[in-house]
Amino acid sequence: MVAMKRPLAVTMGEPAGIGPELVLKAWLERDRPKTARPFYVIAPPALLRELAVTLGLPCPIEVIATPDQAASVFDRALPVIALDLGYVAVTSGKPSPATGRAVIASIEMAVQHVKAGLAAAVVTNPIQKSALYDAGFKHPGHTEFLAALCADQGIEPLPVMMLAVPELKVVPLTVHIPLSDVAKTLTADHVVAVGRIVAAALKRDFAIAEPRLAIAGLNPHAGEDGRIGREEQTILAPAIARLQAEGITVIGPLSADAMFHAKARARYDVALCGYHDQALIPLKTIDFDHGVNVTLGLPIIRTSPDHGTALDLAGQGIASALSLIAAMRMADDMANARGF
Ligand SMILES: NC(=O)C1=CN([C@@H]2O[C@H](COP(=O)(O)OP(=O)(O)OC[C@H]3O[C@@H](n4cnc5c(N)ncnc54)[C@H](O)[C@@H]3O)[C@@H](O)[C@H]2O)C=CC1
Ligand SMILES: NCC(=O)COP(=O)(O)O
Repeated sequence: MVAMKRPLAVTMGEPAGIGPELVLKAWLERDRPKTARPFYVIAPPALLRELAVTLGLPCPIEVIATPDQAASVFDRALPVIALDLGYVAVTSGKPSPATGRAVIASIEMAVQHVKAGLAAAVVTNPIQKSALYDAGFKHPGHTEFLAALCADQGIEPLPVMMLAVPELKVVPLTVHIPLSDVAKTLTADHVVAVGRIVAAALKRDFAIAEPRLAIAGLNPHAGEDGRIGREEQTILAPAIARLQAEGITVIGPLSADAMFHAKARARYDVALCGYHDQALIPLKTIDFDHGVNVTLGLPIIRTSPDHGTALDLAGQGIASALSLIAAMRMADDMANARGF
């Protein structure tokens, strides 16, 4: 007997954003070659039903009680695990802290399902971070929240954000902090810890036997021998030496402005960058539509589209589901690599 693959647990994300629409569209694409394994959404069913009608998307919704029911429903309807939290009216494009509790509960339940072996991976829809902060959410984003949910005996794993398109993988070494805090936040210990996690994950989940890491300089011209900033000499070069001493292939610090064109990218498998935009600008410029955000370093698999809530497009039916579908495919590949 062939064992049934575990489904993907998809979170609702910001209900006033494009996430719910993208899930409906991803389900409608389910028969395309290599569309991901069955998935279910954790959301108020009425939100999805009403949106499908408003947008004219022929996506029936069927409520399931447990993740194992997703596979038998998936061919005929989008399986939904209902959030029993009282449903607040949603206006597309207008997020409200009033829905924050449900948004958070959807993420918590998805993680519980994966930890319990009921689902293969968490695929998150974008959250409106400002609305969640107004609702009391204490984490910068999913990445850190998921690490907290995966804490074992009070110890949180170090979560590492990686964004991937077929042509490039990038890791921001600092994430949601002001640019003015970057240099004082970056340490050699952190770069080494992230480098280890990235190298291990590329081997385990991405079938790269000997991952090649490249580390971007923080300053123009990688510091110009210390004349335009010293972080390359005091933080990055020592971290590179330590990683190399552990047998990890690393080059750098490279001049960041010259490391993302096609010929330069051929020298490495992943670029570790000093700050959020140094990493994400090249990636989203090369391929905005297929970017996947994957959290490394957790005991669970989590992927997400690379974009946000796109409030300017919400409720119009014109948002692209390609990035969410790419996130589902990556979660499927990673789960296959881990044998579930
Ligand atoms: N993983 C997550 O939960 C993420 C959440 N966000 C959140 O999203 C909110 C908005 O962030 P922004 O910086 O404005 O980024 P955004 O990605 O929501 O929008 C940037 C631009 O890209 C367009 N766009 C985004 N997704 C698209 C799609 N699927 N199809 C077509 N066009 C698309 C938007 O219309 C907009 O013009 C913020 O609260 C941010 O924190 C942002 C990134 C990831
Ligand atoms: N720009 C990437 C981003 O904001 C992703 O954040 P997260 O919610 O996945 O931690």
